[in-house]
Amino acid sequence: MPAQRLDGKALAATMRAEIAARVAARTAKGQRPPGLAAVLVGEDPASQTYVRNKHKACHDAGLASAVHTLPASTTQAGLLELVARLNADPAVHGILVQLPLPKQIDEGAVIRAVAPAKDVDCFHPENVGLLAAGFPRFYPCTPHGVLQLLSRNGIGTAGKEVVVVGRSNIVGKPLALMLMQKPTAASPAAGDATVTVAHTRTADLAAVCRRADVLVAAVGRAGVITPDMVKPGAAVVDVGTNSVNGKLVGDVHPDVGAVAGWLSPVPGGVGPMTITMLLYNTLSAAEQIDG
Ligand SMILES: NC(=O)C1=CN([C@@H]2O[C@H](COP(=O)(O)OP(=O)(O)OC[C@H]3O[C@@H](n4cnc5c(N)ncnc54)[C@H](OP(=O)(O)O)[C@@H]3O)[C@@H](O)[C@H]2O)C=CC1
Ligand SMILES: Nc1nc(=O)c2c([nH]1)NC[C@@H]1CN(c3ccc(C(=O)N[C@@H](CCC(=O)O)C(=O)O)cc3)C=[N+]21
Repeated sequence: MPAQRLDGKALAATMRAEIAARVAARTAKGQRPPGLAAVLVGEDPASQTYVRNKHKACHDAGLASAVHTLPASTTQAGLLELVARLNADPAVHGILVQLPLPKQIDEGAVIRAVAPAKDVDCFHPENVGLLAAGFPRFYPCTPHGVLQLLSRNGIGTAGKEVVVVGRSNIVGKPLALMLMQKPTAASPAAGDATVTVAHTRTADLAAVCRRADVLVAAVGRAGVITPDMVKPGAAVVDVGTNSVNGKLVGDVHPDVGAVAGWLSPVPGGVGPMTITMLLYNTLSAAEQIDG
């Protein structure tokens, strides 16, 4: 039997409708709409697509959204000046500086310049620390999207072996933290897992992956997860977005669909959930700032 589809596009639509209803209730009371400011430096086509998708998703859910586009030659001082302006703007509740940034810019300095209360990516060290300590202000968007995809499809992780392949600050590391912690009210079925994090120095990646009841690939290499690495019936979540001959593909080889119990597609899996969790965080920021 082929794997059941972990349909991120469908769940994203459901959750965006829930968010839109909460936003509408706030604006009906005369409150400002939650506002997102996205900052895009340079002209990377993939980044342009993501930022455009985020902008449209905000608009559709009743959030205010502005995209600030700066040339690739922007200086660090110029970018920090824009961030400072957005930090001080009461119509802006969430700030997202699209990564990666051009090489003349110190990414860490920019991440630390965003006001923690408006850091809807949850990249600022203060927010990463709060998450790690168990007092989250925001949940990082892609890991939160993965948890929602599991939880809302009835895939519990308590007591399960979960393997995360990838240890980046954006995906693998915070995802591992969230899976090992107690479940949250927002995703009650995800958490309490026995988590293993694999990376390029993992000795026997296939053997580690085969232990997984839930396997998450956040690698960035097309097709690295092959059927021999998957326990029959396992839930497999594909975070990867790789461009191969102009086509968007994940990290999971298509043949895994014959072995896995559940599989998230690319596109239409984690990507739309990431954007949905960005809207969720922008609403949450507005609630925390404006009440
Ligand atoms: N759908 C979405 O919303 C999002 C998708 N993505 C996508 O997810 C993927 C991962 O992104 P990100 O975490 O930022 O990427 P990074 O490049 O920062 O991290 C990749 C991780 O994978 C590990 N890795 C690389 N090759 C192998 C291998 N052959 N075997 C085992 N581990 C390996 C690396 O190990 P090491 O640390 O040892 O180098 C590293 O920890 C990308 O395709 C990205 O485009 C990212 C964010 C959001
Ligand atoms: N500050 C910052 N925050 C981010 O959240 C961030 C970032 N920088 N830099 C890049 C990564 C990547 N990322 C994606 C978002 C949406 C899709 C997405 O919606 N993908 C669609 C397809 C989109 C297409 O057609 O190309 C899908 O998978 O169905 C993918 C990837 C956010 N990131």
